[in-house]
Formats: sequence, C-alpha cells, structure tokens
Amino acid sequence: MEALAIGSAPPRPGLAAPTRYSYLRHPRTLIATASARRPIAAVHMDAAAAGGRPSPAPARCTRAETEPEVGEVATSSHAAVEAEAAGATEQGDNGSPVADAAAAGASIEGVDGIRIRRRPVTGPSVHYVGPFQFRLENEGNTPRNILEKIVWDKDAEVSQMKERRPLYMLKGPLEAAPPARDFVGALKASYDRTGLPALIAEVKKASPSRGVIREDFDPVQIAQAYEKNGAACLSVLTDAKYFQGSFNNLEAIRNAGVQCPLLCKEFIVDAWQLYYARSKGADAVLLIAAVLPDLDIKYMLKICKILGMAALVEVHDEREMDRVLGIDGVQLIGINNRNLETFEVDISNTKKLLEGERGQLIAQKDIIVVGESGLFTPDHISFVQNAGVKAVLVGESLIKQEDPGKAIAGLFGKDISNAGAA
Ligand SMILES: O=C(O)c1ccccc1NCC(=O)[C@H](O)[C@H](O)COP(=O)(O)O
Repeated sequence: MEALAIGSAPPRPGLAAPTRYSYLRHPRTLIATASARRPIAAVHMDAAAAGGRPSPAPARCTRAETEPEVGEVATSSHAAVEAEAAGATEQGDNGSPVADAAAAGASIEGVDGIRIRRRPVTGPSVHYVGPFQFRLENEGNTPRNILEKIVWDKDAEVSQMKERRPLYMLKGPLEAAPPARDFVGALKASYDRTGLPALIAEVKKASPSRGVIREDFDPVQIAQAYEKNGAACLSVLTDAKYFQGSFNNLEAIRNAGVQCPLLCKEFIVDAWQLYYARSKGADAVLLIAAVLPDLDIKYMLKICKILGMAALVEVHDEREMDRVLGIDGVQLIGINNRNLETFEVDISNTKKLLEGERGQLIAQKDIIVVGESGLFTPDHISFVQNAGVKAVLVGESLIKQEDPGKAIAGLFGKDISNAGAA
C-alpha cells in the first residue's frame, strides 16, 4: 500500500482489492485532477441554508427495524410518515442489508442475489491530502457497468435530497398531493376492454443506451397524446442525469389533468424516494430486483401499500424472477428485455421467464406481467402477449415518432383508444 507511506488514512476493513494511486505513478495527474478541498462542515451548512435542518451526518436510508404493520398504519399514511420522521424507524447509516455488509467491510457482491454492488466497497473514491483532492481508482470503487454507475450516483443524489428535505418536511406535500389512483386496476380494465396488453407509455427524452431520443420534448403534450390514443397508464422518467427526466415533469403531467395513473420511473435505492414520489403525484413506483435485496423490496412494498401506490417489481433473469415470486404481495412484475448492464435487448427474454412452472405460479398468484423494452411492432406485441404478458411498457418506439400518440395505433396494429376500440 504505497500511499500509506505518505500518510493517507488507513484503509477500512475489507480493503481486499489493491488500490492504484495514479497520482504517485503519474505525477502530472496530480495537477490535472487536484481540486481545492471544501470543509465537510461547509457542505452541511449549505444543506441547512437550502432549507433542511443541519444534520450531524447524512442519513442515507430509513428502514423500519420492525417492519411496519400494514394493517396498523394503513388508515393514515401520515402516521407512518410521522413515525419515521420522528426517528422511530431510523436504523444506522443505511439500514440496507447491502449497505450493512459494506459497512462491515464485507464484499457486497451477491448479497441477497442482487447483481450490482450498491456502493463502492473499498472506501471513498475521493481522497484528500491537505487541500488536494484525488480520485483513487481501483476495482472496488470503479463501477463495473452502467447500472452500477447509475445506482452509485443515485445514492449520492438521494443523500443530498434527503438532507434538503428530510422526511418530516414531506409531510405537508404528502397531505397536499393529489390522491393515488389505481394503477393495477387501470391495466386490468384496459386489457379487458381491448383484449390486448395494456399500454404503459413512457415519457422518455433520453437514455444511456440511445442518447437523446427526442429533441422536441414537451412532457405534458406527449402525455396527453398518449392518453388520448389509448394508453392505460404512463411511465414518467424522473432521473435527470441519465434520462433528462425530472420530478417537475411528473408533477406537471399530474397537474395537467391527465387521468392515466403515473409510474414514477426512477432508480429507487432508499425508502425516502417512495414518499417523495408520492408527494409529486406518483401512483406507482419501479423497484428493480437487480438493485434491491429481497428485504428492501418487502419493506418498500409495505410502504407503497401504506401510501396507496402500486409497485412494478422489475426482473431480468430467472434468478430475479424466482426471488420476486417468493415475495408476498407482489401484484406487478416487469420483465425487462433490456439487460441494464450491457444494454442488449432481446424480447425472447419475456418468453423464457414465463415458461413452465414460473408461468403457472404467476397465474396462480394472479400477478400481472409487464413486458418491458424493445417493443416496436405489432408482431412484438403479439409475441409477448402469447408469452403471457397482460401489459407492456414502451418508450423509444413511440417517443421517436413525429406523433407519439398516433404511433400507438402503429405499434398495436389498430386503434386502441376508447373511440377506436369501441
Ligand atoms: O433505456 C435505457 O437505455 C436504460 C439504460 C439503463 C437502465 C435503464 C434503461 N431503461 C429503462 C427501461 O427499462 C426503458 O426505459 C423501458 O423499459 C422502455 O424501453 P424502450 O421501449 O426500449 O424505450
């Protein structure tokens, strides 16, 4: 550990991977990457000035030590908020089993079957020597794929958001939010009405795999066009960094009077985000099995229920499907045809995951399966419908058409709007 010789902080336990101190080997990098250090206290003061209460340390996640009894708190979402805001459910630094493992210095890879590392395992990727800031690269603190990168960035983003708006500050916005609507009911009604998979149409400006998909992007106009042309529900991307989405878009669509229930399409890593999404008008949220351990999914499902929101639990492979099928209370499973680590899209993934006993169990449990990503033609829709899906989540193929609303009839091979299918 060459850097220890110059007095850097000792490694945290579990620093298995060799650290590469590039500035020692390439002295010029030192000048190129060094930046003035800001005292940590100043960062906290900024947060306080921005409206949050000063907090001694950023709480990264909230989790009920004893999971909330849905029956007990279902009568009032605010009871849960109050309890949590009062600190009754705060647990440690993060509360996630994954984070706990990381904090204990263990490798988090493979915890509860999740495929990504929820945060760097070998300590901070930024290291300070006096006034200089270095980025120390090693296997443990360099994301291995885009999903890992998104999740690590999201974790940092949410920590900041929570500092600015701690849970107790969401109580008012939650009370003022328009009531949650029945996302699952809307999908079922559409399927019953058309005999075709219900459409969750995605309001998506850009993506990591495609870059900007639509330059001329008016989220409210697109949402209204989707609704008019037969979408059962809408999915609104709220991640800014990778998808150029925003919570303003979600709020604006809800406030514009769009009746379709809204899925907040976000990378959820922390229960706080569920409350925030609801306060912005979400009727449903996405929980990604590759990102969340089973315990987190169970806990978040309960919070969703308390808040009146549906949860679309997303899987990509058999292992994730089996994990999710073992969790009680899952009503909606999304099968993503896109591998979020490699961007590869293969719609036969939907069929593969619904074959045999898995398909039977899904039918027994009355779970609605949503086919997600890479759906461009009526043949694709028929293919996933024959595989067993009752809903589809579609972004790119609609959004890149000149008229995303009219593109719906092209995708299904017929007009599925109320007017057309009547
Ligand atoms: O779309 C991406 O490039 C992407 C990259 C990394 C993580 C998630 C990503 N997309 C989220 C989705 O799953 C899709 O937006 C959604 O299923 C619609 O897909 P499509 O119809 O192919 O736009």
